[in-house]
Amino acid sequence: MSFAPSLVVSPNVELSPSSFGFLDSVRDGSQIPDSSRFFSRNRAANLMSKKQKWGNHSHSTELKYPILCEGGYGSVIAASMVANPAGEMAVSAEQKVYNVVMKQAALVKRQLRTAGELDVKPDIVLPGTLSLLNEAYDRCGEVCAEYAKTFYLGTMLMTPERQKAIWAIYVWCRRTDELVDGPNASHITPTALDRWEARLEELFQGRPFDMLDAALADTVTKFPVDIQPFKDMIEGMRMDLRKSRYKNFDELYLYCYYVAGTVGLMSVPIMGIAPDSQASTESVYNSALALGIANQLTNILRDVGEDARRGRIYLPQDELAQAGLSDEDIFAGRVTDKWRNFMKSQIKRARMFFDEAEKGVLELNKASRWPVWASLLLYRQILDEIEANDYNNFTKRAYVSKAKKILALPMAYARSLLGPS
Ligand SMILES: CC(C)=CCC/C(C)=C/CC/C(C)=C/CC/C(C)=C/[C@@H]1[C@@H](COP(=O)(O)OP(=O)(O)O)[C@]1(C)CC/C=C(\C)CC/C=C(\C)CCC=C(C)C
Ligand SMILES: [Mn+2]
Repeated sequence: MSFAPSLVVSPNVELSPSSFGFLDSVRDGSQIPDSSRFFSRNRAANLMSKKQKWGNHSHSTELKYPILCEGGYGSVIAASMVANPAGEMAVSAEQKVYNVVMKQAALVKRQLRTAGELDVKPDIVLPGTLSLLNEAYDRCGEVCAEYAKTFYLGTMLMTPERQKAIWAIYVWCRRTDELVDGPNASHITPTALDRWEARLEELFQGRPFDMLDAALADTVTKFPVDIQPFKDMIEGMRMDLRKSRYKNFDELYLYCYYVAGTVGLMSVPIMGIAPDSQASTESVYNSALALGIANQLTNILRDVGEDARRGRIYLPQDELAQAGLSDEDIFAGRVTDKWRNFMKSQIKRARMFFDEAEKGVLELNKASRWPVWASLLLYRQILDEIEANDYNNFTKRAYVSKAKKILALPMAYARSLLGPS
């Protein structure tokens, strides 16, 4: 069946569940009157108990991420407990994110202990549902192919089960992002996001609302995927609704985790860790998180002009001020030496996150390494293009040419042959 995927959210202002039915049944007549019949089984037992501990890890109360420091760059210790101006102790963004990473790693480790390895559970076979489920996954594949050709191509080497699962996660992420970034973004309210979250909870309980949700509902029964990163991505969209400035890198880091680091955490349980990997599960999750952060920082640096035209500045305000720059400079879009220097330091930071991510790619299952390398190499090249544009990210969009994209694929493949040492 030919199907041109589109992610246009229904013009319904108040998002009722049915307004998320874009891309679904109604368009081609394949109605699913009661999609909950896909999965009547209650998955609650499979889900992690809220009371579960983070796992047996020891870590200091201080955490590190590559951040700017006076006099240059370095891995600077960021105190996990930070006193706010009122003298109360607040948990830093990094500590919050660290807690989620540990929880995900513990979930995968627990599954590995009980199952021996990440076995894929069989499809839930109810009369007539299997073909609908396959159709749902096919749709996810079409959307992924249309919106993210490189990801899609990269999934070709994966096992069919993993491939389908990545497509289902991609589609859910894309739909979530479209809520605040798509054509109806101006109509999206916090209530609409609350409904989207309620719907997410339903699908994790085995009660998907539509066909695309059904694919994800099936995926989460087969792989040890936790709901938290999904919820956190929605939290990122809430943040986008209420905020258009970021005081410092800690705030920006949290935003980047919400909208992109979460993708890394969702993907690792699907992609799997190489059986011969000696790396700790936590370190692999850390790299996955770093790749999400690196991608999002790059996305932000590429889109400074575009975002400014929407009144948004996703750059640390304190670092702008230190560089002698103000919001007005950004709105005016002047490429000055101050701006170039500021950009150099931001690019340097993004590259540090890419370097951190590289360590973990080697530890992934062989078939999963190619798509990850491809996305890493392609996204990192955007930073080179910003430099080639002499840091004019106000009016010139940095993009990687088709020729360079094509070249990146065999390079990624060659790298993917290298596994755990
Ligand atoms: C194989 C592979 C790379 C799998 C990931 C596929 C997947 C599930 C992608 C979802 C991406 C998505 C739609 C996220 C929603 C929020 C969003 C749009 C974030 C931005 C992506 C870039 O999209 P785009 O350029 O289209 O942005 P615009 O909307 O046009 O502005 C992001 C910049 C974030 C993307 C983040 C990732 C792909 C994370 C990748 C990390 C991993 C796959 C973990 C790898 C594991 C290790 C150990 C390194
Ligand atoms: Mn976006």
